[in-house]
Amino acid sequence: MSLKVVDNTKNHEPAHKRNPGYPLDLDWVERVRMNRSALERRAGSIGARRTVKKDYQLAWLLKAITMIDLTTLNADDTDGRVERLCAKARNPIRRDILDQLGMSEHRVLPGAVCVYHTFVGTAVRALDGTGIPVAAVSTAFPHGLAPVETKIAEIEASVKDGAKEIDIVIERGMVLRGDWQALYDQVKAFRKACGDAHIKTILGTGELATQTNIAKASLVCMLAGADFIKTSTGKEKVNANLVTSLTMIRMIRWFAEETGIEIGYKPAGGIATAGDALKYMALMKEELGNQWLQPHLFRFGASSLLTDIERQLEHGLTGHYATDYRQPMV
Ligand SMILES: O=C[C@H](O)COP(=O)(O)O
Repeated sequence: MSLKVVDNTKNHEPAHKRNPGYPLDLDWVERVRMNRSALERRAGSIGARRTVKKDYQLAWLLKAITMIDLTTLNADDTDGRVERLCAKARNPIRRDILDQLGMSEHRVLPGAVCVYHTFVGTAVRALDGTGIPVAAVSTAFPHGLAPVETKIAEIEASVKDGAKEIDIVIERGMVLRGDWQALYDQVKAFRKACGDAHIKTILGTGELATQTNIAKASLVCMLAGADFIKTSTGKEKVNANLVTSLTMIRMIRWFAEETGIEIGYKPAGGIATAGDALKYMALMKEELGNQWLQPHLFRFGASSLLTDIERQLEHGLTGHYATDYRQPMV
């Protein structure tokens, strides 16, 4: 079995044209409409029609690992927990499993480690030499409600501490009011504060009321310079799902058709099983093509997905599951 495609030690910084940002085109925003029942029908067909079998499934699961933002975002996080998460990021798969997959020569690494600002420095030190970027959630995560100056200062502090990716949250109220100018201005200011660090814009989709709102917010964030659009903080009542994902990735496709710029997609919150991961990957492949199944264009925001993937890899190889203690997370 050839699983070379998943070696991501060299592709954290692929040649990829970054979104330069565009003027706010309110006519375009007004033209955006989504039909929820059509989206639901299409989402229902993902995974039902297609399953990835055997060796391919193992390859896809390894590939999924390279696209995980390995996350801890708990109020009781500590330096110790972040260090353990980073140790897991250095070796996401047990050596014996990698050996059996014939992957001993390849280092399979996650897309990033994602933490609160407080732990950026700890994570940067713990990941030193790996090339794994640290992502910081920012701008008054998870609600996004703080003075804009405070939010910009937070981004600047995380960048100064070494974060290479900043996951900002938008103010949901701006979307609910249809105040696209305010949303655009704020995201544009956040992008400027990020500098070379990549910006992921979290929409909080479970709080945006309609698929059309989600689609319009996606577009405004992309026009303002987002490198990624991300569904959720993981703290809303409704987090990532396939219907919302369809809405957002169709806006990514439309944006790419109009501008030639490829924006990344990050579903987050509640994605916990290997089966979930395969469905999202099938969706990306079918809607946007294989080139989007790379860490610079697709990430899972997930705290427990890796544990299940490791279990399923072992099951795929041996026919049985490991006991929990063999795959500790943090
Ligand atoms: O951005 C990442 C999410 O907060 C992770 O959510 P999760 O703990 O449900 O996987």
